[in-house]
Amino acid sequence: MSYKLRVEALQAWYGQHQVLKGISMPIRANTITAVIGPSGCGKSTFIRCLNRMHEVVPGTRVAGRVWLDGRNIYNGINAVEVRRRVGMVFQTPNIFPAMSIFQNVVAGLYLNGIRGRRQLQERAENCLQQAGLWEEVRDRLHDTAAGLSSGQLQRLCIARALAVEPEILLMDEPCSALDPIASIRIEELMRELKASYTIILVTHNMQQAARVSDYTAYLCDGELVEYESTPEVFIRPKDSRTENYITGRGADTRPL
Ligand SMILES: Nc1ncnc2c1ncn2[C@@H]1O[C@H](COP(=O)(O)OP(=O)(O)OP(=O)(O)O)[C@@H](O)[C@H]1O
Repeated sequence: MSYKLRVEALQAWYGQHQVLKGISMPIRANTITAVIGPSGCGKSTFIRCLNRMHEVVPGTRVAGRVWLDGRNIYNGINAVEVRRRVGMVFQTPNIFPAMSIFQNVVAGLYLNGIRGRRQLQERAENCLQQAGLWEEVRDRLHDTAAGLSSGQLQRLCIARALAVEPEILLMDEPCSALDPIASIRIEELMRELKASYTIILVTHNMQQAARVSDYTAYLCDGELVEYESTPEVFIRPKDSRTENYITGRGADTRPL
């Protein structure tokens, strides 16, 4: 199995505050990697460094290398290309409420200059199908997205992320605003999507990490403590800090 991303000695700062302290991890193509760890340990910062979103915050700095298919995203690829290839889905569905469902899905394509009605329609249908939302919205594509449930909105955000044809999807606690049924639907979707995409999932939900991911990385205070296949991490953690965290003896294991 090939590596899609190789993170090498990654460090990140907000001003003088060093948040990531030298993380190295290779990430295999077509897998789901869960990133877990106590609140504030740097999970979101870590994934934001994988598509150069960290640098949009003023005063931040990154050092190290992130190889995407063998090219360092911090040297020689422009940030716009990186963000197209490495898409992101956030904790709270960030739709454009005044725009229609269709317009939300194709917003990124439109910004990239794609205007052909037929092409946009085909891409919207395809992405809504991949995101498991097509059947629920096909008759109201031109209604505003504001009428959708929170689970549907999150699937709409996934459809929008897929529309620009990324290779990697970064998902930052995508289910934390959803009820259990909507969360399970997103987990099923992740399993389907990994056939075509490489997924990196930040989650506080240990059961979710155990259910859905192939590999789990445990971060603590900006360091990578453990990174193994998910069954290894959950059944035989090597480091006592990992064990304490996943068994709930850590300082911050949030309930389901
Ligand atoms: N925009 C910012 N400016 C300054 N410091 C920040 C900023 N965003 C995050 N930090 C700090 O960086 C550290 C890591 O934050 P980050 O959000 O990456 O952690 P996290 O593990 O994702 O946390 P959580 O689980 O609570 O979402 C924290 O100390 C946080 O306060």
